[in-house]
Amino acid sequence: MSQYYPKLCGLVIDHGAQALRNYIQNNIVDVWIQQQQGQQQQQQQQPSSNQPSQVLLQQQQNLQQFLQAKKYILDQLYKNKKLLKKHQYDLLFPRQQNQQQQQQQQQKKQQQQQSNPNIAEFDITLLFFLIRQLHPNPPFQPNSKEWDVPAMAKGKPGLTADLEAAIHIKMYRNKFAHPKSTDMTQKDFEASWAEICQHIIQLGVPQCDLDALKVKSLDPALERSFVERIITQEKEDAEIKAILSQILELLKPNPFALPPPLQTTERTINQAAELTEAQLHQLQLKLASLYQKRYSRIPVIPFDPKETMDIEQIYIELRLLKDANSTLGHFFKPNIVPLNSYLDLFEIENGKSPRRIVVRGEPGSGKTTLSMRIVTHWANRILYLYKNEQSQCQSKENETFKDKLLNIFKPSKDTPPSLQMTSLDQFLLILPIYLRNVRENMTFPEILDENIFQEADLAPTGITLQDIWQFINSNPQSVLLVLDGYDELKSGSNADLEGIIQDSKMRDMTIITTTRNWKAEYLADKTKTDVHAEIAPMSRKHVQELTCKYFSILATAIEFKHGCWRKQTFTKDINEYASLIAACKFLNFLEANSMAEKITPLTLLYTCLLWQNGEEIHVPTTKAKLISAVREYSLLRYCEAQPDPSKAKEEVKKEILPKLQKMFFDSVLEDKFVFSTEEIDDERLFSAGLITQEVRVKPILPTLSSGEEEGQWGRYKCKYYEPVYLRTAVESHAADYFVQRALQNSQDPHVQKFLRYIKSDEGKLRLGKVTEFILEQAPSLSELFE
Ligand SMILES: Nc1ncnc2c1ncn2[C@@H]1O[C@H](COP(=O)(O)OP(=O)(O)OP(=O)(O)O)[C@@H](O)[C@H]1O
Repeated sequence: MSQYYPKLCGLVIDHGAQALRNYIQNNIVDVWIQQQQGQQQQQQQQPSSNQPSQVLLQQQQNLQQFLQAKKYILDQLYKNKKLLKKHQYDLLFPRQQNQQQQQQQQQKKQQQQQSNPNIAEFDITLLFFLIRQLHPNPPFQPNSKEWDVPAMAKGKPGLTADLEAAIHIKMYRNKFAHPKSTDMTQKDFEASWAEICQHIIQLGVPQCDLDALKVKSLDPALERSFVERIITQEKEDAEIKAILSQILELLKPNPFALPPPLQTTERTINQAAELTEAQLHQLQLKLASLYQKRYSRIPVIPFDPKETMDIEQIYIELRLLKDANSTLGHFFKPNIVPLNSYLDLFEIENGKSPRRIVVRGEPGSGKTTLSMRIVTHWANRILYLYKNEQSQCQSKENETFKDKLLNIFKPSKDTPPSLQMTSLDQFLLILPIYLRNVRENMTFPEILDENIFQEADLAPTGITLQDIWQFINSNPQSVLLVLDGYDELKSGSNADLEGIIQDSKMRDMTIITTTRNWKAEYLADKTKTDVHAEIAPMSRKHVQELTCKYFSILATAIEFKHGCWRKQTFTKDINEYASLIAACKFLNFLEANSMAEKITPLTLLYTCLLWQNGEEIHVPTTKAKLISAVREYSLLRYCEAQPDPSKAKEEVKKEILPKLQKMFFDSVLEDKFVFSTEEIDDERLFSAGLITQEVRVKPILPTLSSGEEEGQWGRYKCKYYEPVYLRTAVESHAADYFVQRALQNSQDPHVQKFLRYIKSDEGKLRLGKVTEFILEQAPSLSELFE
């Protein structure tokens, strides 16, 4: 074999690699550094020096800074998608390896130098991977064929001569890994040599370096090493490509354009900085703390925000049934697959992560609770990892706060199972939105700001909405949007959000949307969903499990045998014994009234509540009556806690309740929770614990409500409240209001308005629950609905 083939391999593998290093340094790293400096308004000028060693050091530091800023992407590519191998990742972030050694040496300056990644050690595979994944203005998507085939890339808009040269170099590396023959004539060698050199020189490698190799006589070991390196590197690339092809979807750029900057924020979108990893972690922590505060407790009694239960303790895993065929038109096919857990909703199937997930369910079946669980699961894990890492970090000296933050995501051996890695870990951010709270005609960033970020205390971090928005747009595949209550989003009120839900915008972001059944079919018709699942009715085992939680006993302590619930264990503890007996009696009551199989988590909670606080004989067995009874019970509790309970009862009956019911009636009709502060003394409702935290006040122009009937809130200044109420209870109040008025006068304008609303298809469905409650309470009113 002549030396021609190994020499060409050497030319590509050594000098070609150097050319790619130059490309990265000049076109990716330096461009990013300049952008950063621009954003900081030149506050931190780079020290300029012409000394080669200084320039080299500066380049190394820039590279390290750049890689640190992109670490969250590289971490994803390494940990979740396995596109980077460990030895490659270690080359990018070598600090961990050297840490012990560094601490021993305790020479800070030296430590920093050692911690810089050394680009000279990056081979063509790694270099080209970085170009492909981290290019600031890529002319093609990371998975496009153009990166591999120069002929396809040629002439594409945005392709520069330098990038074209880089693509050629990589192509030669692949070509020489599979040579048709290693023998070549001098003429062929010269032609290939000249062509390759042209691309390498284009990227700034001096001609003299190439000439030196050309005239050099290679010893056999070097020849072998050139050939071996080229083959190994190409093989590694081929493996990556195989994985890459499985996750094409994940890497598509996001077509959703940046919105115009919001007036409330100081910086414009153009000035939005990319989040550094430390900032990303700060953001995650802020959000995780907010979510824990907001969503880790679920209400026990409606209208009493103080009565809550810890979701971790009370949550039971309900059965989710996934439609095996989720395409349009097959929605109700009884082709279903039970899932083991909600985490399975996010599992990759056929090499694709689901991007649009819909969970449907009956009222009170646990949709909101499921979305709270997903959000708190993520938040708990972030907080746990952070706390864990922080305590580990405390022992390390010489480490900055930033360094500590950078290490958060190393799960340790002691991580409890509930906090171990799950399919949720693919999401760097989770953004929950309760659709009932979304006001009309807002852009998506405004919705995020109003519903999440305003309360997340981001000011001390310096992170702006624009920064987050930029992050979401650059990493849509790492963001999970949790949208609860699609049936509560008024149709046509929010084009931006509907566009996202219906998959025409932000296609690469994962969205899980929950909805009552009646709106699920509509959603299935409108959207290209990947997963449709339904919360199945509770099984006898679920009823047992949840009941045992309410009675504070172990589920294994009782059993269903010969058609009857009995205690299974013996205890000497008198209280425990009493609870065992009570739980069995309660479950037998459900069985006797045929409730056990049609009960929802909500009605089970209510039944249990009334059972534990009163005479079992009085526990109603129909849904409407049950809910009314709980409402009465909760008001009674409020009155009894007042200094003069009988006066309070009088006040509730005469003043508060009528207003409250009118407010809820309007809320269900208008599909939003708004009321006029001129109609209702909200201070009193607050002090009665009947409404919770005020979120905003909005004046509504009289023109907006022209044509509306007397008493419409649209004429006044309106207040929006955080509706923590359980919707079914609100619907039950609304039904009471209707029944009272309709029994007095069927021509009452409010009654007529309700009847008009339910003539439309949507009204019929949306107000279906209220209608059901009305007819259950007053069957004589059924003729009004005919
Ligand atoms: N998985 C669960 N584990 C324990 N309790 C649950 C669970 N799901 C629901 N519950 C109980 O049932 C109540 C009602 O559930 P939730 O509000 O989630 O229902 P929903 O389906 O969202 O109802 P709606 O359609 O009326 O909004 C919760 O407040 C909680 O007490």
